[in-house]
Amino acid sequence: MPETVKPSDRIYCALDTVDVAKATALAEALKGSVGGIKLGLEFFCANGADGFKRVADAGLPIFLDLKFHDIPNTVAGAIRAVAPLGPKLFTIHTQGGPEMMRRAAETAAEEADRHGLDKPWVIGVSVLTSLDGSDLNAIGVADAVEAQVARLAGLAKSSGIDGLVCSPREITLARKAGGETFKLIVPGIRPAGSAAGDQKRVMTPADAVTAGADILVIGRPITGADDPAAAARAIADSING
Ligand SMILES: O=C(O)c1cc(=O)[nH]c(=O)n1[C@@H]1O[C@H](COP(=O)(O)O)[C@@H](O)[C@H]1O
Repeated sequence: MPETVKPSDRIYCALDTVDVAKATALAEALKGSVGGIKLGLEFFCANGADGFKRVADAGLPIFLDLKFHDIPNTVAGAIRAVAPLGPKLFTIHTQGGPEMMRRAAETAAEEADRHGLDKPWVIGVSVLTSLDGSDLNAIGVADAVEAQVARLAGLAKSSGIDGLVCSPREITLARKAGGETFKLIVPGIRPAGSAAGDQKRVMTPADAVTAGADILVIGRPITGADDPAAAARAIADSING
């Protein structure tokens, strides 16, 4: 992403709700104050493609975050199912392995072509921002978070996908593993003074952009504010400053 990107364009607001009317109203209210909207498992399990279309009608790019994690054939099928919706980017889990990531990249390109749409960015989730080193140890990963993210970033790049979801703390090493054009999508963002909640590896918006984040995924600090659009603008201003 070029350096001239407007700070607000880097902000994708996560609408983690089952309520279509609320999500649609937020998407309308946030137009001009954010670069896009993220719809995830909570929203999509409740509302499916119809809900996606209603939010997309607001006109903002959509990040469809369903974190596909299955065998290559099943992930390819899921991508064929969501491709006609035209998300700007969507997620798979890098832990699905290299063959699954290669199939995901190929399928996304083929389907975009077939539907006459721009090819979506296929983004691999690395180590969730709610996990720390002891959580990794509990699931049998002896390496530190940083080493595991670096390994998964390298694997994502060599498997031909477009970028990675990582915590702000791993931006520098993911950039090194993936290179300049690799998209870094970064949740775990907390403006100074906001509650971390369940996020364990967090950073401020300005520090994350300085470190090299392409897109900041921000949910509760915007959606929980009395005036979400004003909260988003304050975050964009803090990046500018
Ligand atoms: O893929 C994601 O977007 C994601 C990956 C990750 O490691 N951590 C993470 O928090 N997310 C998402 O980022 C959003 C963060 O929301 P807040 O914690 O409310 O800002 C949620 O929608 C999460 O699903």
